[in-house]
Amino acid sequence: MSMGQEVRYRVRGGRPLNGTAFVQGAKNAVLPMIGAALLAAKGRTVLRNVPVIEDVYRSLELAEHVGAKVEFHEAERTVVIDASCLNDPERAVLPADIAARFRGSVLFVPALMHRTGRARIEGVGGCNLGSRNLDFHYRGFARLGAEVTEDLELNHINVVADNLRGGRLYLDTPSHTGTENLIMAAVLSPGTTVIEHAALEPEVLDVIDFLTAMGAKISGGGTGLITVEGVEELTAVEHTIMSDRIDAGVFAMAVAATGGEVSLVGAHLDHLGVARWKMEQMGVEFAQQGAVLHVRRDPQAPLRPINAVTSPFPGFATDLQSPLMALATMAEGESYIHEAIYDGRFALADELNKMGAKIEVEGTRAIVHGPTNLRGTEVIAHDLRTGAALVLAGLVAEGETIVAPGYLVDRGHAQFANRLAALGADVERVSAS
Ligand SMILES: CC(=O)N[C@H]1[C@@H](OP(=O)(O)OP(=O)(O)OC[C@H]2O[C@@H](n3ccc(=O)[nH]c3=O)[C@H](O)[C@@H]2O)O[C@H](CO)[C@@H](O)[C@@H]1O
Ligand SMILES: C=C(OP(=O)(O)O)C(=O)O
Repeated sequence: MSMGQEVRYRVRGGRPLNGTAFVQGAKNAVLPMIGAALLAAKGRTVLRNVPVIEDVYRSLELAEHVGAKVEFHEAERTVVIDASCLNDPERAVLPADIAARFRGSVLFVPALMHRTGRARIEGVGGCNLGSRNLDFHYRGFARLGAEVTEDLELNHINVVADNLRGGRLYLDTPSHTGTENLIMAAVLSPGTTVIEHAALEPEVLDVIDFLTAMGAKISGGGTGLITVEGVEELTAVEHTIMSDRIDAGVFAMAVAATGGEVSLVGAHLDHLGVARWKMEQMGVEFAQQGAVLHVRRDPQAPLRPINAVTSPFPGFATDLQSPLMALATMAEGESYIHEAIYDGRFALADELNKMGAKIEVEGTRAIVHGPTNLRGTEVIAHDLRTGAALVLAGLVAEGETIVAPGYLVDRGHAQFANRLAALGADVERVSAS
């Protein structure tokens, strides 16, 4: 897979979507699980249903960098990790050239603390969505006995963890990776850890299931109050990653945009939370049959406008806010979107406006005046979901839409163009030389 900025998505609008699409394994579950696999001192971890996305490549590069042996059997969507050699503090470094390319790099810190007593982070990346602190993580590690210092000159974080033990922790807001990271820091720390105001996202529960299979003692997942009893060791196990609810939501919104009827294999309505109700209010019909979610939108019926406020699960997922904004440009009337998680997640508005949308942004609130007839042009993917949303906009726009850099879409959606094309869309992922 190509890594540079030269990858672009080319979309020609006007085709309905029909058929069957497979939902990938969840990016936001596999990344913490790769970090968690490094907690096992013996044996080989086998992760199944791993999405073939750039963030997984980056995560596996980091795992190798710190001393694990890694195999990615892409055709089988299976990763095998042997972390038995991970015991060299000299290698407990997350270098900027890999770590700064994705957010999930911070999820390596607990394993490095437990296995080597050290961790140095030379930069943590992720989508550029405004301020994204990691203070809940570092404060939590410190409360468990780690020494966390910041080298302001080099912009490095150094963690020394010779004597971790259970403690009473809290999160100011129910941070998704914050919860996973504090659980992972606690599982091998002697004594009891209590985490208040923990996240409820389905991926957090999948990570808890994985750690529990490894031998961890965790209770209260999904209640907001998590208790961890430290154990002495964890064993390597096999685990199948849950399906990606954001990928499912993006495909459902693609159907909402173009009209048509699509079966999403692996999608679960329960995992969509409030996004399900918002799409229904806009005119999407859902029917769950076992592990298949049928999504239908009558191309003749107008899309209705929507009000949405992003919030932690089961609220409207912030990662679906961008595709929702693209959809709102097509709705008959005024939509209102309040981004309550991030203070800089509206870069999409200007790009959609370049395509003919009428979106006004004031701080973290946006008003989308629909309906507008979008026109294809060259637009910028400022982050992963902006990229996906612009591809969706391109599916209904007149003429050709070019979305770049494609790398950002490839960070989180596997075979995005091919899966849309299989439903009838005119989308290509092209590598310019
Ligand atoms: C790899 C991964 O799982 N990414 C997801 C995860 O990101 P991530 O786990 O980074 O998101 P958080 O839930 O931690 O962040 C939510 C908010 O809390 C703030 N905050 C967070 C931690 C901290 O120590 N201090 C702090 O102030 C952030 O700046 C942000 O404004 O959840 C987000 C919210 O559902 C999703 O958009 C991301 O796709
Ligand atoms: C914000 C996202 O990811 P990350 O936290 O990895 O930047 C996302 O998945 O939309």
